[in-house]
Amino acid sequence: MTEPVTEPMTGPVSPSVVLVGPMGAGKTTVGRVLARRWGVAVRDTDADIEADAGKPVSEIFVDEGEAHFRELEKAAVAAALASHDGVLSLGGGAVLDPDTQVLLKDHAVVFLRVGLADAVKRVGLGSARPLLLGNVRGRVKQLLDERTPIYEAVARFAVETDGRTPEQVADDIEERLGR
Ligand SMILES: Nc1ncnc2c1ncn2[C@@H]1O[C@H](COP(=O)(O)OP(=O)(O)OP(=O)(O)O)[C@@H](O)[C@H]1O
Ligand SMILES: O=C(O)C1=C[C@@H](O)[C@@H](O)[C@H](O)C1
Ligand SMILES: [Mg+2]
Repeated sequence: MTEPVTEPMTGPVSPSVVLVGPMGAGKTTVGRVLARRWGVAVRDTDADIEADAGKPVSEIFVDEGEAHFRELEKAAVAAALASHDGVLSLGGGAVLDPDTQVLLKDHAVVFLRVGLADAVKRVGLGSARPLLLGNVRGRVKQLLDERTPIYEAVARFAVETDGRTPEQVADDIEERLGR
């Protein structure tokens, strides 16, 4: 007699939370705090792209250009949404892609809000963020103005980060998620 074959029960995999927001909002930092608290893995699409390409985002912008980076980003976000079940932080511009916007509708997306002054303080003057080169304050303002409506549209809710520590931001997210 042959034993019946039983398949393991596997449900669809989905991140517990997806963090979006501008550069300096704290997506990477707050993502790490939440993942540590919940005992889950954290994933960051900028880091995934850098690992695959074998170089920093800033070098991809210089060598291949922003349009190529956005293609890599779109694929990295789709892969992470489909396969990661911990905390997921997206690059600041990932929400610009219309297909990504559609995918995000099925996820617990949280917008980390940051104002101009705190964003500028946090990103500093380093060269790791290629879109800010030249005029950090002016570029941050432009990106905040252009993208805030998109972050608001894709997110289930927003949390304020100005003047608050990453731990306080994480507290707010837990409260809003009921965790
Ligand atoms: N709530 C906060 N208060 C003060 N500093 C913060 C806060 N959140 C993050 N930071 C600091 O700001 C800097 C940027 O944070 P982080 O890299 O997490 O931002 P990000 O949203 O992931 O940016 P990017 O889109 O460029 O990846 C880091 O030095 C971090 O330590
Ligand atoms: O806001 C953006 O467009 C970016 C944010 C970073 O996370 C990186 O993905 C890259 O520097 C571009
Ligand atoms: Mg980040």
